[in-house]
Amino acid sequence: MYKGGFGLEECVFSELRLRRQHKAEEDIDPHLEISSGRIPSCSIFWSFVVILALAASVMFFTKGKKLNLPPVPKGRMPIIGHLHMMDDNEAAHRTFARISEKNGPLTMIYMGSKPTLLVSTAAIAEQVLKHNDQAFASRPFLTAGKTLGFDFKSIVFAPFGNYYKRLRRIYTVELLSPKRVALSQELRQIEVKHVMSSVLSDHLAGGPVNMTSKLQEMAIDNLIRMIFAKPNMGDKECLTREEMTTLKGVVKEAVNLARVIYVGDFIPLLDIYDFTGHKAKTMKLQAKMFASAMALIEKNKSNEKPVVDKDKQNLVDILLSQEGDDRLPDHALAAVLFDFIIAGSDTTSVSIEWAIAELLHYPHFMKRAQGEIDSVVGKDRLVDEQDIKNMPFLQATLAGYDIPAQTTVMLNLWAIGRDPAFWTNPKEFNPERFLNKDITMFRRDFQLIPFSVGRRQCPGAGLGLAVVQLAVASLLHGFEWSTHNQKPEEMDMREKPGLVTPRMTDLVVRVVPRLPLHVYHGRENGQQ
Ligand code: HEM
Repeated sequence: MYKGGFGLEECVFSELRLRRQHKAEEDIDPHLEISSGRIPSCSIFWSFVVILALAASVMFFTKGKKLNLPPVPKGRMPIIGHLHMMDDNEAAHRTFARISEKNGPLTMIYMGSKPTLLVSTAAIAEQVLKHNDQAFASRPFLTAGKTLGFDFKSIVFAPFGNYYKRLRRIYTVELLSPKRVALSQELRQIEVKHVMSSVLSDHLAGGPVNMTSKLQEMAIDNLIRMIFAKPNMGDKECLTREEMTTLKGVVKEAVNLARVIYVGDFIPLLDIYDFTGHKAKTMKLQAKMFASAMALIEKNKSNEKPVVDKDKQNLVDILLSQEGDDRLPDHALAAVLFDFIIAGSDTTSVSIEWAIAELLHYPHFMKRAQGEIDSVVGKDRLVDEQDIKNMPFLQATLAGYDIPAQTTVMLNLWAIGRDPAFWTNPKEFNPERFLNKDITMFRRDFQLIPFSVGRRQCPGAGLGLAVVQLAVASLLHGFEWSTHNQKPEEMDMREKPGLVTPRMTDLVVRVVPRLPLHVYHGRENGQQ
């Protein structure tokens, strides 16, 4: 329980109750939310904002003053609130952690005029999520939700209510259930094998290996395979080269646009003019996303006979076989398709990348993990998913890597996972801290919540973890790793601002194969 000068109920939730009088769709409060931490980055824009801020300062009044609010950091400005404290060159979770260190574990900042809670310790996260999850289960009504989120049909942007609950059920029961994750094991193994062959080729060609781009490709290809692959396709491509290029191009554009904060969301006056053209761009892209999703869904429908064996259905088959209220309209189908790829790809690849980078940075942990993998797998075959349960150190390593704090939430998962109340030397990479500890990432252990907790927690956690574990174990098993043109201790371990806290610089490495060469080519279609 937070022991500040105010009770949590009396402060945050009195604000919440007050604002909930303005009922929005399905009882959602669009004003007070766990909201985006992305930062605008346009100096012309900023000049404009500052002028506006000065001009409007006369009209400025602090609504919150009468309320018993959590600490509000000094420096709140008219119109822009605390937005000026954000730094384009610093990952948002670091800025928020600094603000919280100064002002307390529960701090209220203003993103423009919008009050936003910064939560930075496990105890407060527990308070907020365990007892008030429903109140906080909605998302901000951002322009991105209207455009890139197909008018809030996307699960990521959908307000909490009946539609959201239906969609969430489809995700957890059909698309990402433990059974579906197990059924897709063969597809993951195909993609992991592809990435290993590609790493090997770069090594044989004498060059360093850019792991950042290879892992991005692997993560996205795995999801595309889950969505579109037909039974008995083996490791053949499930889309033509042209379809693949169009789809990946649209995904890339969507991720780039989603990364930009649209200031009109925080300063309504600016929404009218859209002078950066951002809103128009996202609307145009939505049309492209829809057309590309519909073309692929139509092709899936027209392919051969419908797949009736549920265990062999791809995700499009599953979506199209839903009946009654669960049969989603076209825009919702397109939204699911893009959500799946966008929410599931960079989160996964960045996690793998950080894990490998941390192990390169701390070579003794790399040796220990490789020793464990060798003792379970030997050197005559590749890692299999079933092996992972026998690798406690590897699992501890993946609990301890620099978890990508989803910077779109103000629940600062990065800071919570480093709460000094729970962890000794919390900022140090040390997998040993997780060994023999009864802490999981899936129960409500608030000390470690990389997938968040509560109603909006990640529905893809099982799949994400399966891909991360298989890929990291396979890559560590398959290669000796070394840094390229620098010592391990000189590696750039900075994060860059972004949706999933990517590394500041690409992970470029040198590798040497550790297994006989025939082993790398020995598995076809996921079989030994
Ligand atoms: C290691 C990989 C991953 C990490 C660290 C991760 C983390 C997260 C986090 C922190 C959230 C936000 C929860 C919140 O707002 O409270 C989230 C949401 C989400 N994730 Fe993941 N995720 C990963 C992989 C995946 C995968 C593979 C998929 C699906 C293919 C996926 C689909 C989603 C979706 C759809 C949401 C939005 C849920 C909602 O709003 O109800 N994620 N993820």
